Amino acid sequence: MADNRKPLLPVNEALARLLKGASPLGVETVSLEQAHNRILASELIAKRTQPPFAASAMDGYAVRASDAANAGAALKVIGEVAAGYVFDGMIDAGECVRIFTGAPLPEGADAILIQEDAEPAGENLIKVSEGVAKGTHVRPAGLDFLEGDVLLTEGRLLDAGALCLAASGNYASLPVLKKPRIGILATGDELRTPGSKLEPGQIIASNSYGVGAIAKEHGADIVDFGIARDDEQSLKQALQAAIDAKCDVLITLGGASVGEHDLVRSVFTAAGMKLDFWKIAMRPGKPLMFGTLGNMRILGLPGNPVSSLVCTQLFGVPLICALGGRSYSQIRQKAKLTAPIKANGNREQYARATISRTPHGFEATVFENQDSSIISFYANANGLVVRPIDTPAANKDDEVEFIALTSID
Ligand SMILES: Nc1nc2c(c(=O)[nH]1)N[C@H]1C(S)=C(S)[C@@H](COP(=O)(O)OP(=O)(O)OC[C@H]3O[C@@H](n4cnc5c(N)ncnc54)[C@H](O)[C@@H]3O)O[C@H]1N2
Ligand code: MOO
Repeated sequence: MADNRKPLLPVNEALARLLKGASPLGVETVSLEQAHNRILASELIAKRTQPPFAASAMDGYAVRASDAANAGAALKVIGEVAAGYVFDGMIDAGECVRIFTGAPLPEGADAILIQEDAEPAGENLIKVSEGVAKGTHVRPAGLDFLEGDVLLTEGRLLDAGALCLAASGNYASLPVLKKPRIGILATGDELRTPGSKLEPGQIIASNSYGVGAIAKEHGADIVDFGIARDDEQSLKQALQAAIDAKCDVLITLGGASVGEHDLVRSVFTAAGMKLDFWKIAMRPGKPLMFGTLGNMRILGLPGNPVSSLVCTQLFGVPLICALGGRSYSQIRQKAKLTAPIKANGNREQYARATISRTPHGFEATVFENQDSSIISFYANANGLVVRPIDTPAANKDDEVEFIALTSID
């Protein structure tokens, strides 16, 4: 029998051991389209100036401000210029050029008279109805950025604004950090894939979908190794498949506890895994296991669905972020309890709760039943109330800390 009475590893120590040596996995170059939501691997320097020329910000007339300062002035229209073209000539005193948004300012012009402020005054003639000052509606060259400027810094998440800026800086492809490749392996003779007709004793394997979704949300690529049976051969085969697929991390689901059918740790250790830790002072998530096999990290999550999901949030996410070069910080906020809760014993507790925003701050309603098999409570929770080891019972209106799982209305 395994020894269940050994002191359990505190959550923060387990996390520190898991993250030791976890750093970005390397760089690859991808097209702008593929770069969305990736992490920029190096500083991006503008290859051009934007706008590259002084340009009109409006549709109207390019004028010399000294000619068009006052209403009533008449100007001769000597030509036209649209975006994509250059006016081949020079504006002299008393002249103007019909111009459209984005077109380069003709030589001699120093302001734009918008067409709403000009009236026709005969053939090729306009009259100023509202005077303009020098520089009006002119975008100077380099208003946005100059060639050689730092457009984006290393480590930047390539979101919509960053991609648009990189494109404008004349980059068709970008150096990005490699995505961590996360293998997911469900284990258990009782498990069948969603959509299956179940025989007595069988259940649906659900955890891979939740764990995979969280991992993907944090920039991982997922390789699903399906379901291994609770036997040595099946587990060894799956482990080899994860090694062959060059997974950076293999996440196993289930088979982590102390029963005779919980074989993940023993089979993987026999196959060469170096066990770092097993069993932590956390509820849910006690049988969490971590080890390494060559370059591959192995995170063994407990099979209870909520344990799998909470452990992925608490351990999987920081690991994936460290390997993918993404910033990660666990934000804890305070809320008042809407009802009393029990003492939580010798494990740090991550209790599923609904958090709501009130004019006086956040309120937390902790689900009364914290059984780690209840997926529906996790799915309907938007926060985890964190309770340190041996926290006594708490009353309504007592303050607790929580981690948000989704945005809170
Ligand atoms: N004598 C003891 N028994 C247990 C202990 C203990 O300390 N002493 N720890 C309990 C705790 S805490 C947890 S958590 C569970 C975790 O056990 P395992 O990781 O070995 O998980 P399994 O036994 O394989 O599965 C538990 C439960 O979850 C279901 N399951 C498993 N995988 C999936 C999946 N992919 N999708 C959906 N559901 C899954 C499985 O059928 C079981 O019902 O151990 C306690 N026992
Ligand atoms: O610690 Mo287990 O993960 O509660 O159910």
